[in-house]
Amino acid sequence: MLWVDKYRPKTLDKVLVHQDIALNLKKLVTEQDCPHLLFYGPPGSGKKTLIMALLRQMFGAGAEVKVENKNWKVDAGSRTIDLELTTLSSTHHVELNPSDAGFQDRYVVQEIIKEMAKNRPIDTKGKKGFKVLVLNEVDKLSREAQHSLRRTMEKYSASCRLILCCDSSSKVTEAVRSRCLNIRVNAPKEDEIVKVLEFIGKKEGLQLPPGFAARIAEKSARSLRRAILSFETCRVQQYPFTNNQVIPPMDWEEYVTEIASDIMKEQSPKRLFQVRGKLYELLVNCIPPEIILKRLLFELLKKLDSELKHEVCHWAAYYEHRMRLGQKAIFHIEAFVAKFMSIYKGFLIATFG
Ligand SMILES: Nc1ncnc2c1ncn2[C@@H]1O[C@H](COP(=O)(O)OP(=O)(O)OP(=O)(O)O)[C@@H](O)[C@H]1O
Repeated sequence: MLWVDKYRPKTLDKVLVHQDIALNLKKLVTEQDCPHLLFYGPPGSGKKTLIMALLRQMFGAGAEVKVENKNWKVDAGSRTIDLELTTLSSTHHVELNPSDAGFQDRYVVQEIIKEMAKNRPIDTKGKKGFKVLVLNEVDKLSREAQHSLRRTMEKYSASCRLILCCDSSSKVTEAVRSRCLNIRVNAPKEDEIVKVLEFIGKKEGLQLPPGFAARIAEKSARSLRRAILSFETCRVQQYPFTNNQVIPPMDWEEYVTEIASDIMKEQSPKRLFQVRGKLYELLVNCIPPEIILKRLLFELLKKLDSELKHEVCHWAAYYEHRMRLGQKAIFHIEAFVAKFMSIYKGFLIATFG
């Protein structure tokens, strides 16, 4: 098991960071009046960990999960749609990622909440309990799906509670946000990351040279997951650790750096075609398209004349927005690369002739 999973705190009492949030969540559960919740914060900040610990606090061992591939037949007016989604479920909750259904996400939201409301659990005292539905990546849901979500949230509020999770709450409609208790999970500070790394090091019986954990934390861009993964990679590469040991960057990041230098070296249809192949490779390895675009922009900005930075940022934002509206991310990343090439080539010709 990877350390990120092995050392994920199971209960709210055991969390090493976000202890203040954990304390408030505990109060919420004991007061028996848990509202709908929206957890938001950057990747790797600890949202999923808090949600899992909260479920355990609510339902104890009943929150043990099993993975299922579920099929739904949804009646969509004149036709029936077949949907297949992977869910994680226990007797008390179901967790899924409705945006996986693409433009049919609206039907997933409607159908599943209806099904859950039908199978309402009964608690130990014989009273009707409520079921919890955990929806991940709600910021990626279409507008229609978010509207359905709002309606179903109201309609079934007596029988189920929603726990929504996303990176950015600004992409969740106001109507959904205002019906939830919003919980911001900040990226942990570097000293908090150091604390977690030292804890893992101790559990694994490792000797850490002074400042080693701090160096990993510094390179992690405040992502706890990333810091723990880097730490484990260092352990595999070399132990005992040394003071000057290199903290390896993630493979995909190196690959994006390579793409950025390809783009800077030559701006032509042939190079664009080669870049497309590399972008495809990242996408089939499940690197999210928004992250690729962001990282690519970051790498290009490092190499760019300051005169062009503003314009390039503008176009990156433009294509990022189009990517959210569309279905095929590759088109939009490639369009950004083509736009960049044209701007950069124009600049080179104007400057050097
Ligand atoms: N409060 C915590 N205390 C100690 N370790 C933690 C805590 N929260 C998270 N971690 C560690 O950090 C890792 C990443 O956290 P988690 O998966 O919860 O992040 P996330 O915000 O849900 O990320 P993403 O949005 O990318 O899914 C976990 O696997 C766990 O090992």
